[in-house]
Amino acid sequence: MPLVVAVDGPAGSGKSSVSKEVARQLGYGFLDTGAAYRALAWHAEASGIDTDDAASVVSSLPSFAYRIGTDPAGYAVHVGEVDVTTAIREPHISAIVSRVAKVPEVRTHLIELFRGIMADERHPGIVVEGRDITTVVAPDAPVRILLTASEEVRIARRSAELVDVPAEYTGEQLRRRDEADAKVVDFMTAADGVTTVDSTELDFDQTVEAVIGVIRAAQPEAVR
Ligand SMILES: Nc1ncnc2c1ncn2[C@@H]1O[C@H](COP(=O)(O)OP(=O)(O)O)[C@@H](O)[C@H]1O
Ligand SMILES: Nc1ccn([C@@H]2O[C@H](COP(=O)(O)OP(=O)(O)O)[C@@H](O)[C@H]2O)c(=O)n1
Repeated sequence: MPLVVAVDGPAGSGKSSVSKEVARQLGYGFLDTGAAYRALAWHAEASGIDTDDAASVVSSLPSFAYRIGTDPAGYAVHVGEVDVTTAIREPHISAIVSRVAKVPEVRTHLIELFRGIMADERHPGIVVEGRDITTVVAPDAPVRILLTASEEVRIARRSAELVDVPAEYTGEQLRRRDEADAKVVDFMTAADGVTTVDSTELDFDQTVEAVIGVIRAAQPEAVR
C-alpha cells in the first residue's frame, strides 16, 4: 500500500491544484475523487436520467464505466470512450453534482472504487483529495489535511477560472453547493488528528510548501 496523504476541504480551497502539485514534487500519484461524482452526474445527464430521482441515479451505476489515471502529469477522466475531463467542470454539472453525491449507494460504490485505485497505486505515495477522505475513505491515512480558505477567497479563485460566467453566479453556486455537500459530510471542521492548512493568506506555492511541511512533519523519511 502506498503512503496515503488524505486532503479534504470546501470548493475552491485549492485541493485539486495543490494536491496535484504536491504529488508531482514528491513523485506520488494523485486522485481527484470529486471528478468521479462529477463524471457520474455527467453520465446520468447523458443517459437522460432525472438526477433528482435517487433510484434512477442508482440504476445508472452499473453502466458507469469510469476511468481516471493517477499520474499527476497526465490527468484525464473518461466515461467509456468519452474524454470528459473538461465537460465535468462546466457550471451545469457543478449545479447538479451534489444531488448524485448525496445518494448513499453512490457513495458506497465510489468509495470502493477509490480504495481499489489507492491499493493499485504503484508510486510510493498517493495524494487523495475530496470531502470525506480524512474521515471515511482513508481515516487511517498517516497524513490527513483539511485545506481551507475564506469563502471570499475561494469564490474569487473559482471566478478567476470561470471568466465567461458572472462572478455573482459563481459565488452563489459555490455557496449553495458547499451548503448541500456539508449536509452529507463535514469538511468544514478538522476531525481528530487532521491538520488544518488555511490558504487564505497564502499564494499557490506557499500552500504547496505548507502541505509538504505537514507531510514532512508526519513522515520525515517520505520527504527529503
Ligand atoms: N493558495 C492559492 N492561492 C491562489 N490561488 C490558488 C491557491 N490554491 C489554489 N489556487 C487556485 O484556485 C483555483 C481553485 O483551486 P482548485 O484546486 O480547483 O480547488 P478545489 O479543488 O478545492 O475546488 C485554481 O485556479 C487554483 O490554481
Ligand atoms: N470525496 C468527495 C468528493 C467530492 N464530492 C462531491 O463532488 C462534488 C465535486 O467535487 P470537486 O472536488 O470536484 O469540487 P471542487 O471543490 O473542485 O469545486 C462536490 O461538490 C461533492 O458533491 C463528494 O461528495 N465527496
